[in-house]
Amino acid sequence: MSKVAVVTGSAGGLGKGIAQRLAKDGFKLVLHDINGDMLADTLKEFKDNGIDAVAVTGDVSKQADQLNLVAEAVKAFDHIDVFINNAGIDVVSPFLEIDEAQLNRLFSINVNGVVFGTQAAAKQFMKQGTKGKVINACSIAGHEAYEMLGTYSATKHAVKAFTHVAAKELASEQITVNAYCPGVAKTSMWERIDEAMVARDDSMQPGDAFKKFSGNIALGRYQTADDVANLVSFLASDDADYITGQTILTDGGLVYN
Ligand SMILES: NC(=O)c1ccc[n+]([C@@H]2O[C@H](COP(=O)([O-])OP(=O)(O)OC[C@H]3O[C@@H](n4cnc5c(N)ncnc54)[C@H](O)[C@@H]3O)[C@@H](O)[C@H]2O)c1
Ligand SMILES: CC(=O)[C@H](C)O
Repeated sequence: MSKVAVVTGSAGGLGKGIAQRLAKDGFKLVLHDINGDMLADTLKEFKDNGIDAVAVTGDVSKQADQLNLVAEAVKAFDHIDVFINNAGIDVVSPFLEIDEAQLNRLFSINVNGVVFGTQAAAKQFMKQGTKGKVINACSIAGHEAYEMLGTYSATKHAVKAFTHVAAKELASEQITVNAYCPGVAKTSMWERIDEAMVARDDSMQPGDAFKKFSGNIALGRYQTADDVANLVSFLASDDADYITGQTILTDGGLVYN
């Protein structure tokens, strides 16, 4: 029986790359995103490439949407094996300037979204009576803290802590919970971060913030979605059955801890 993976925020960026890799690994895919149009295009692309996939539109910050996502996945494929809490957003701002609405939105997607996704997946794994894997998107910003990304960093530190505790609470059910912590990948998230950082510094040109961050990578190049998917593929595989509660850096040599 084919395994089934759910990937939130998979219409584009790292989530799409992860979904493509898991399809190559033999998984059936449940794609998910808040952006319905982009999601429809991605589903078509997957299907045109012969991948067995369905798409569910939703907002990870809404508990009901996450329950619906799992229900739709089970309706389509009968069960789930892996749930990837990938969706996340950025805010670029000195913390002194961040307002209540921005902060609430950031935490509700990056933190509440991971909690609600893990709840929905764990309840389904327990109902199935099977093992299961939850894999969360953390970041180098969950291990380090970066100016202008301080509140984003706070959400990723929260994801790290939650990954530890969810792993402890779910271990007796044979459900593992781990996280991948990417470095600097060229997705639309980094296009937005670069634009926002450059807009605040007259001495910078478009692309300079991305260059500055990626210029420190020991392996000498920025990250691709495939680099991230390589780690997630392992964490989603049976080879990772004995690994839980880990937040693993994949950053080409940027943060060492
Ligand atoms: N790009 C990087 O360098 C980098 C580095 C470290 C960690 N990350 C993390 O990896 C994850 C993916 O990042 P990315 O670079 O692909 O971002 P991205 O912005 O390129 O893509 C994120 C996707 O999530 C979707 N999304 C946003 N809010 C959503 C919501 N509320 N519900 C459902 N879907 C939603 C977006 O529509 C988009 O398709 C994020 O959690 C991010 O914090 C990215
Ligand atoms: C966006 C992100 O998490 C790092 C800082 O590149």
